[in-house]
Amino acid sequence: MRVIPKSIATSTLERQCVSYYKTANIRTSNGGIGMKLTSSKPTLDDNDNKKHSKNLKMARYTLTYFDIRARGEAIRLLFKYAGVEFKDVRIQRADWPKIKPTTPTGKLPYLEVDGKILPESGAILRYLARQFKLIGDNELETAFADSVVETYRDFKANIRPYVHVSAGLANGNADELYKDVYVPNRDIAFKYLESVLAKSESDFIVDSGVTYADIFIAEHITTLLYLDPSFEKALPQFVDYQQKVFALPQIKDYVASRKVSKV
Ligand SMILES: N[C@@H](CCC(=O)N[C@@H](CS)C(=O)NCC(=O)O)C(=O)O
Repeated sequence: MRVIPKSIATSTLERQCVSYYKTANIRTSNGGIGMKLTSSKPTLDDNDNKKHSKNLKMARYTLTYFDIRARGEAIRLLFKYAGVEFKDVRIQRADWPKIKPTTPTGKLPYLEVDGKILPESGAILRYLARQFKLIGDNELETAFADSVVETYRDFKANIRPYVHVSAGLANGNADELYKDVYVPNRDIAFKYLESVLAKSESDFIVDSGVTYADIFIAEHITTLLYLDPSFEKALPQFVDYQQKVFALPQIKDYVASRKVSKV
């Protein structure tokens, strides 16, 4: 019998991402946050654009999320990759019922920038990816990175029944869900990713090099490595891929020293 990994939701904090609190949604009371961005297209590795980089570094971003990786960590990684400072507000579970009604959608994460509040992790990711030039070299590459991320999001949604049962949030047979739901979806998703990487001229999803899609997927592979005892054996090339992304000098140290969170 397959041994279920020690529950992936070892703490109630880690459960927050897959549970839905019943508190009613009420409009935000959050205020503005400071400096205006002067450019939507900073180049962080180009001397001619040091000015933009400086402005971005000075812009005050606040990311509000729970004290877990889940939907927040790829966003944190984009900031780290770009070397752009941000306030990393981590809500503790005990405080959430009180805070929830003050948030725009009753959900986390949301990003505050330039006095505006931007909910939705996907929109935040794409916004920052555009800001930090992590969207490939042309519009087709951008669309392709988006496309791969959407496919990956579907995979995440498809395996949710297994994740919920495995995390003790729903009743069900974890072994059956693993076999009948998780593994088939994993294999379809990663077969597709394998073909994408095989066709790429770089080690990453698009030909021109790393994009936010790589960071998003490498980040989630961390969760799969906790969730799926056979991942490493079944898909060693994706452990290598994750390591390649995590070895990027901009994020290497952060990944090595960040707080452990199973989801
Ligand atoms: N579509 C939203 C979903 C946000 C979401 O479901 N957030 C979860 C945490 S991962 C949450 O806020 N749960 C607490 C609650 O629903 O009260 C996004 O991607 O940002």
